[in-house]
Parts: sequence; structure tokens; C-alpha cells
Amino acid sequence: MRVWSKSEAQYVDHCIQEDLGMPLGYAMENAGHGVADVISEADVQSIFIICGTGNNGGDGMVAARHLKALGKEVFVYIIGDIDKGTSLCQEQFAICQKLELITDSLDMLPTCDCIVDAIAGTGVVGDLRDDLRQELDVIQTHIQKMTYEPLVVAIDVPTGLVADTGAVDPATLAADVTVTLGAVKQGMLLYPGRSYCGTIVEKGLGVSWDMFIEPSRTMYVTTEFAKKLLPQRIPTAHKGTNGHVVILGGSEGMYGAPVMAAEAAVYSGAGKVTLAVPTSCLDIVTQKVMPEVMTGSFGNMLHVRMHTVDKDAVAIGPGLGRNQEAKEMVRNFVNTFEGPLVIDADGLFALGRIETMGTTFIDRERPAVLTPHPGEFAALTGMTIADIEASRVEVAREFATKHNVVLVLKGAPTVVALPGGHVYINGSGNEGMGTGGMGDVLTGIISALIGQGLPESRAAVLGVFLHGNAADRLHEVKPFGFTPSEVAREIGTSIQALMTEEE
Ligand SMILES: NC(=O)C1=CN([C@@H]2O[C@H](COP(=O)(O)OP(=O)(O)OC[C@H]3O[C@@H](n4cnc5c(N)ncnc54)[C@H](OP(=O)(O)O)[C@@H]3O)[C@@H](O)[C@H]2O)[C@@H](O)CC1
Ligand SMILES: Nc1ncnc2c1ncn2[C@@H]1O[C@H](COP(=O)(O)OP(=O)(O)O)[C@@H](O)[C@H]1O
Ligand SMILES: [K+]
Repeated sequence: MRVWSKSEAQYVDHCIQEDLGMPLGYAMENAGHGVADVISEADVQSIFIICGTGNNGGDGMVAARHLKALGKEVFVYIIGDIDKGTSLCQEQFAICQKLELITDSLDMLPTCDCIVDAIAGTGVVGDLRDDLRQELDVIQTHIQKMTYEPLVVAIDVPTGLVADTGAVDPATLAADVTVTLGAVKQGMLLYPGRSYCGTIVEKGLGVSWDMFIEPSRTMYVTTEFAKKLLPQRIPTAHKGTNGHVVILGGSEGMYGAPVMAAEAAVYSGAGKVTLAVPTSCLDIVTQKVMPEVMTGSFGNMLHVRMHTVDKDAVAIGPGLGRNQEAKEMVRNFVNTFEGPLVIDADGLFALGRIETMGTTFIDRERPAVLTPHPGEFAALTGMTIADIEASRVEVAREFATKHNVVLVLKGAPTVVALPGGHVYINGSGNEGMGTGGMGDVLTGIISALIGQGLPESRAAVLGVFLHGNAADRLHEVKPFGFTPSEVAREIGTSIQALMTEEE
């Protein structure tokens, strides 16, 4: 599903008029009609529509007209000075006035079973002004006093949700349904914004927009989308064609991380998996790991090279430790290994600031996959975690393009940014995943998918989705307390569910 930034929404708005010569009112008519369709499908009879004086308010008034025509009781309440509104908004206001839909008080709001937020959409500039905040607070108080819960519908975005970042004004009304126009806005998929949107329904503008903006620059990864990324298995597939994955990790006291990564690779369909650990860890790791995983050890770079030469995917980092020796080993390996590579956890730590790696990543023919959580990404970039979280899509995009890597910036939601500048916002996963080892499992999944022949970009996007989807299945049974290993064991079921998903 395509995701729009605020500037893309505004650019489409511009192109509809300038390039197509189509009056924007046509798009508004479609938008408002779409909103009315959604509301009319809900079991509500009386609708209180709160409109601003921009085009979002215009959409609200178009919806009002359609809902009235469907026999609903409709009230339109305007916030702001209509005389200073956009011409389209004024035009719709004049019609609504003649239809006697306009009310100048909130008195009827508590009698309605649906409240529509058409105050503002992508046109909000800066923080909400205090006068609007006060109006929203009054509306909120009215809603809270109601003896039943009205259906709250937001048009395009809930007013005060920042369309690019997902930041939300304290006065923003939380919606049960957000009818978004053209395409979902980025901030609706990012927290805290995501919690304010309720169910997201996309409605078209009556015109295709993909001739104006790149159709795939930012995508939301849904089940239908992920299904298209699955690897195909030929009937004659054997362990040689399904990829040999090597996990390099482990250190004294950190045996679990590489074991979980290796086992996740097995559960994700790798043909063969070798877990290579420092010599001192070999015995204990061999006892711990499932029998399907082969084990090996390394004491120097030569051993590391022997384990990794000609392999189909190599992941470095889980549980490797942070001592100088480990750090040098990682840097040396990353600087010289040209095969398919995933770097996670202590492997990322060893890189330090990404600039210290010179042109290592830029020179690679196959981009490396880096899987940092925000803390690790902060160490790679020198940014604060707060700044990363405030614009995770844009910082991920910039990093991936600048350094020629597939960046998996983990979190809620995880975003995958590709060297070409495309970003995939993951649509699976849940809060039950916040438990040690969950990232190690993801590393194993992505490595196994690369080993099965998927390009790094596709493996990362699909791997992140499958990881979250497997956890979502466990979450249905228990909200938290499921383990990373259980998530790994669920991957096959997630793949099966994707395969049988209806188009
Ligand atoms: N994409 C498309 O192709 C199409 C898009 N369409 C629709 O157009 C919408 C965008 O419309 P837009 O650009 O007119 O702005 P919009 O969201 O109504 O906001 C303006 C209102 O917000 C207010 N306001 C602003 N800042 C504020 C603040 N800090 N604090 C307080 N108030 C503030 C501002 O008040 P003012 O500052 O003028 O007093 C005014 O009332 C878009 O979301 C979608 O719904 C469809 O109609 C068809 C095709
Ligand atoms: N609230 C959440 N919603 C969705 N995914 C989450 C959430 N919390 C954690 N995750 C996922 O769990 C994984 C945790 O990875 P990481 O922090 O590297 O764990 P570890 O270092 O313990 O292996 C990431 O893939 C992350 O996206
Ligand atoms: K709105």
C-alpha cells in the first residue's frame, strides 16, 4: 500500500489542477462522497460534522450533503472564520447553508451517534493554535459526558496529527475510523499517531496519481504485499539450492543470541546452517543448539574466512561481545568480505560511527543489511534516539541511500530503507516482542531468506514482516510472554498463511 508524505499529498493536489486541468472540487466531491459511504455503512443515524475552513472542512461538508441525501440527520459546525476560508470550502458552506445543515452551536453534538473531525488535514502549519485547542477540549468534554460512545470519524488525518512524523497534539481527538484520501499518510503508521487513527480506510480522489509521484517511494507492508515477496520453491529443491547460512557470533556468557539466530535460520527454510563461535564457546554452544545446526569455531581471521567463503549468506554479530578483539575481527571481516552480509547487534557496535568504515559499504556490489534498533542506530550516526524516533522514515532513507545499505531500523514500526531511497514501513508486530533475543531471531530469518536466493532488499522487507506476523499469531493466544524461539518456530505457519492469503 502506498504511503504519502505531506508534501506528496500537496503535490498531488497541485498536479490535479495544474497538470490535468481538473478542478480540485471534483477531487473534493469524490473525497466527501467516500467519507459518506464509510459513515453510511456504519449503524449511525445522526452525524455531527465539525469543519475547519480549509479543504478538509470542504470534504466534511460534501460528506454532510451526501449523508443528508441518504436520509441521515446531519449538523455542520464550523470552526474559524468562513469568510477567510478556501474558495472550495466557502462554496460547500453556501450549499450546506441552503440545505439548512449549518449550526452555530455544539448543543446538538451530544444527541448524535457519529462525530466527524473535518477540522484540518494536511494543511496544518506548525503546532495547533490555542484557540483551536480550546475548541477541541470543549468538544472532548462533550463527548466524555455522553452516555454512549459515539463513532468518531476523522477525515484524511485526525486534526493535529502531524502527517509526516506521527506526532500528535495533546488536544487531538482519537478517531475510531480515519478515512484517508488518495493514500495513507506516513504519520498515521508511526507512533503515537497510529493510536489515534482507529481503523484506516483509504478512499480515492477519482483520479490516479501515479503519473505525478513515484508509486513506490514509501510503502506500507501488508499481508497482500508481503505475499508477493515470498521465495518460490521448485519441486526439485534440495539443501544445496536452499542456501548455506553462516552465523558468526557468541562470546563467553552470550551463547543464546547466536543459537537463536541460527535456529531461526533453520525454521525459515535455510538448506544448511553453520553456527561459528569463538573456540572457547564451541563446546557449550554445541550442547545448546538444535541438531540441525552445524557448529564450528574460529580463533583467527583465517578460520573466519574458511567458514564464510562461498556461503549464501553470512550474519555477523549476535552475542559476539564488545571487546577489542571482537571489534577488530568484525571490522576486518566487513572490510574484506564481499558476499551476502547481515550485520546485527555487537557487529554494529564494532562499526562505531559509520563514517569510520570509509567507503566499505559504498563499494559493495551487494548491499549489506544492517539491522540496528534505535540505540544501535544512534551509535552508528551520532543522532539522539529522540531525533531518530521523531522522523524514523526520513533518517532511515537518508542513511540507506548515503551508505548504500539495506537498513532495517527496528522498532514500532520497523522501517526498511533501501539504497535507492525506497522505504517500507512494516505492518506486523506487537508490543509482546519487546524481549531479549527477538532481534537475533530476525537476523536468522533475513539471512535464511537471502540464502534462499532473495535479494537483500526483498529478504529484509519480507523477513521483517514474517517476524512480526509470527509474533502476531502468538500474541493472539498470549499478549506477552512468548519467546523469540517460539516466534522462530512460528515462521513456517506465517509463510503458509501468506501463501494461502486471497489476492
Ligand atoms: N491531496 C489532495 O489532492 C486532496 C485533498 N483534499 C483535502 O484537503 C485537505 C488539505 O486542505 P488544505 O490544504 O486547505 O488545509 P486543511 O488541512 O484543511 O487545513 C487548513 C485548516 O487548518 C487550520 N489550521 C492550519 N494550521 C493551523 C494551526 N497551526 N492551528 C490551528 N488551525 C490551523 C486553518 O485555519 P487558518 O489557519 O486558515 O485560520 C484551516 O481551517 C486534505 O487534508 C484533504 O482533506 C481533498 O479536498 C481533495 C484532494
Ligand atoms: N512494540 C513493538 N512492536 C513491534 N515490534 C517490536 C516491538 N518491540 C520490539 N519489537 C521488535 O522486536 C525486535 C527486537 O529487536 P532487538 O531490540 O534487537 O532485540 P534483541 O537485541 O534483544 O535481540 C525488533 O525486530 C523490533 O522491531
Ligand atoms: K481531520
